[in-house]
Amino acid sequence: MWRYHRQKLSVCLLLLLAVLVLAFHQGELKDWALRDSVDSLGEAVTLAVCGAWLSLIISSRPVGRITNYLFFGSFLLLFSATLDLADEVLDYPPEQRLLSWLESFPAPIGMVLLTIGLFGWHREQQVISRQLQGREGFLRDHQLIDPLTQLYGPVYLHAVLNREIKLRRPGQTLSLLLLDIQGFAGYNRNFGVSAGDELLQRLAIWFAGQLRPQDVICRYSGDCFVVLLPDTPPSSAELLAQHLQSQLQHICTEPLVLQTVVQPVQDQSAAAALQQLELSLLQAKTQPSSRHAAYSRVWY
Ligand SMILES: Nc1nc2c(ncn2[C@@H]2O[C@H](COP(=O)(O)OP(=O)(O)OP(=O)(O)O)[C@@H](O)[C@H]2O)c(=O)[nH]1
Repeated sequence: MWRYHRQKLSVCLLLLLAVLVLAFHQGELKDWALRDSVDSLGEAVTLAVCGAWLSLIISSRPVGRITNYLFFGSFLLLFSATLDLADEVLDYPPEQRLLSWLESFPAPIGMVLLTIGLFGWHREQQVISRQLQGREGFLRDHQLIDPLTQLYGPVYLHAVLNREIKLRRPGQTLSLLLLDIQGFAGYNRNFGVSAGDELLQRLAIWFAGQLRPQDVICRYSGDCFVVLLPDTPPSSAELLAQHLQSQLQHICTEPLVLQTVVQPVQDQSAAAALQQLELSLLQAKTQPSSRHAAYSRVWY
């Protein structure tokens, strides 16, 4: 963000520097005995806080009207605080009124600008959260989000997979990785359904955290998750599957069996690709040595 504010920041800092040069030119250094160290400390802290506000605004705000209010508001406070601090070490001649005006006036103007900016920021946040709520409501209404794990569900997977297949460029790879917890029915029986729910939530968070931003993970059915991996050949998807299996023991204390199936997506519909994936899972479970299970692993 800094580069967007570079120009006005440079002008403001030059202005501040020019006023400081004028202050040192007009004023005389006070005797140490006349300096109030507590006042100086208070003013130095105020200056540091104004500087921190300004740098936070610059680093977090996009360019725009509200940002300008915040920027100039905090800069004027910083301007006054700098001259306030200079005032602690310099004595100005009594006829020199300009410097005391430059010290006094910018602060209240800065406060007003900052208040207008903060009000605008508040309104902006309200609009953003209304939009986010609307988007979340849309996703929920269309049952795209699984309420237990907060991951996308199978309807969304179908839609996004179809889109990926359509938009795929020649030679671009796309893989699906299926993660199925084995013996989950037994886990529910032994520890209770709410412990099963909690395990699914924990796994969903962990799986999602292991993926790249462009990957899409969905809860496909009860204890089965599917990950869509764009630009990923099956060999890399298999490495990810192995990584998840090897790390799972650090996440869950329960001895879990994780069945994984990796499948490259060819020029086919999403429904056909997912049907094939389900078939591969079935075959991996029933005939672990079959060709369809070539990319599947069982971890205990
Ligand atoms: N706690 C909990 N259990 C669920 C949920 N959804 C489905 N299940 C249970 O998950 C189990 C899934 O069935 P299966 O895939 O046959 O279970 P499994 O024992 O892992 O079978 P394999 O995968 O063949 O080893 C069923 O017992 C469901 O009742 C849920 O949201 N929460």
